[in-house]
Amino acid sequence: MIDPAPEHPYPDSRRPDATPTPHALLTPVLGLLGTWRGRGQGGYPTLDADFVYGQEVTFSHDGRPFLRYEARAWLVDAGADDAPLRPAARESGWWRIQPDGRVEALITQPTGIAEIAVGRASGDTIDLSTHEVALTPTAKQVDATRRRYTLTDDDTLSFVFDLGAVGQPLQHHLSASLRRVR
Ligand code: HEM
Repeated sequence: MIDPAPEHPYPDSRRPDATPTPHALLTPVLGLLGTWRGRGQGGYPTLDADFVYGQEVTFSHDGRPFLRYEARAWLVDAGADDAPLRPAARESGWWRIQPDGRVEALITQPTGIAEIAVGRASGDTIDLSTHEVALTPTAKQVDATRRRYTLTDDDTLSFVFDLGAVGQPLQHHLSASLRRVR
């Protein structure tokens, strides 16, 4: 008799030194594996005011040559010890790692935006720019993005995000500093 609810035999891993062994193509991005949490600030010319936010990002793998990516943000009140104000952007996707550190990322958001971003992992930095954006009928207009993730040390990840949207040219929307969560 087959157990109707067996455990998944191939769980995701967030650690480079655990099973499953990471695929060799993941070598340039192994430092990202894990969960990261921190604080950032953002703004955009169309917004009344800049904002401060918290963010949690997780990269995991199942032994194949792609990362599972998930990021969740929440706005905080910088004047009140970063008390949470409300949930903000979230997104998830898949980063397909190619030979020579090339990265093809598929990222979707609940705001109706689906992005394909391409770029590369080289040294301590992953730099991804829009290849294509698809929008649901009611999504805001997004034309271009650029994401830069830099491991400034083993436990610190800096994130900078540029946005070209709602008639504005590509420019800064977010930057954050994240620490590895043990
Ligand atoms: C940490 C992640 C992010 C945070 C904290 C954040 C925060 C914000 C905030 C606070 C606003 C103002 C509207 C509101 O209050 O909801 C906003 C607007 C917007 N964001 Fe973000 N955002 C994030 C990521 C993104 C990403 C990844 C994209 C696109 C790929 C994006 C595209 C936009 C657009 C198009 C607007 C609307 C601008 C306008 O209509 O004037 N954001 N964001």
